[in-house]
Amino acid sequence: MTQRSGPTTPPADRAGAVVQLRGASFGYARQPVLTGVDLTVHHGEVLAVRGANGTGKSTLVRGLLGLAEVLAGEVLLFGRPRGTGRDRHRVGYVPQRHTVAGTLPVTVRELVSSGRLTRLRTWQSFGAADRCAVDCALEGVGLAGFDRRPLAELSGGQQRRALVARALADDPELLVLDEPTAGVDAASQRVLAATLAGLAATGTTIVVVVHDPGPLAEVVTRTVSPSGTPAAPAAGARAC
Ligand SMILES: Nc1ncnc2c1ncn2[C@@H]1O[C@H](COP(=O)(O)OP(=O)(O)OP(=O)(O)O)[C@@H](O)[C@H]1O
Repeated sequence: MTQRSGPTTPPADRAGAVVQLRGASFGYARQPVLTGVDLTVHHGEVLAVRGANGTGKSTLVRGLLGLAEVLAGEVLLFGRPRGTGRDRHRVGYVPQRHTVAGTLPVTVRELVSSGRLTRLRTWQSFGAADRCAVDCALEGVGLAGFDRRPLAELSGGQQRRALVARALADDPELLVLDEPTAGVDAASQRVLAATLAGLAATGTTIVVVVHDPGPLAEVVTRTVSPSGTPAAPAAGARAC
């Protein structure tokens, strides 16, 4: 994965904060699920969000991506109010539920290639660099060789890995994953952990919702609850 810099993509904000939530409340249909969340995620951090079922882990990450309602407070991505659209290609997202994606009549390569769409004007402009990014992403989740297979013929865990590859293909600066290891076998979890470690080493900021971090614990640098407060670090995690 490449280190990103340059005039069109300033490195986060002046304080190195990629995500800043200040007194943020998130919810659905105007009903708050989380209130008063203060959380800053710095450039290069690998932040785990942990908590019991229904405590709002998915709502937190959906809120910072604009997929849950922001009912109060401030949400900044890369130092700017989220939602301007300019930073779309800088953020990769692997949602928790993948059942709809799994039924799409596409090949694995087509799904993963769609991750490059934020960078393309048209499909016709899909070029060698895009193909290379897709190959890298497939390799990163251990799905090299599966690229021509129909997505619907893959197992649930393999489909989940394909969705992770789709997010990786865009080479995002901020990668948000909602339970990427759920239903994924131990060997594939290790492959994913190694991939995320490689991304973190090149400066990618990662926010990951996990119940059981497993091998991801080695990659996580800080653990918080959905309210943004420190949570017990995962076993094996680096300094909190
Ligand atoms: N689309 C939605 N519309 C309305 N309420 C929702 C929606 N999604 C989640 N909720 C509610 O928000 C609360 C928090 O749900 P959320 O999925 O964020 O929790 P979670 O910690 O990720 O749970 P889990 O560990 O089970 O995945 C729950 O009470 C849930 O019912």
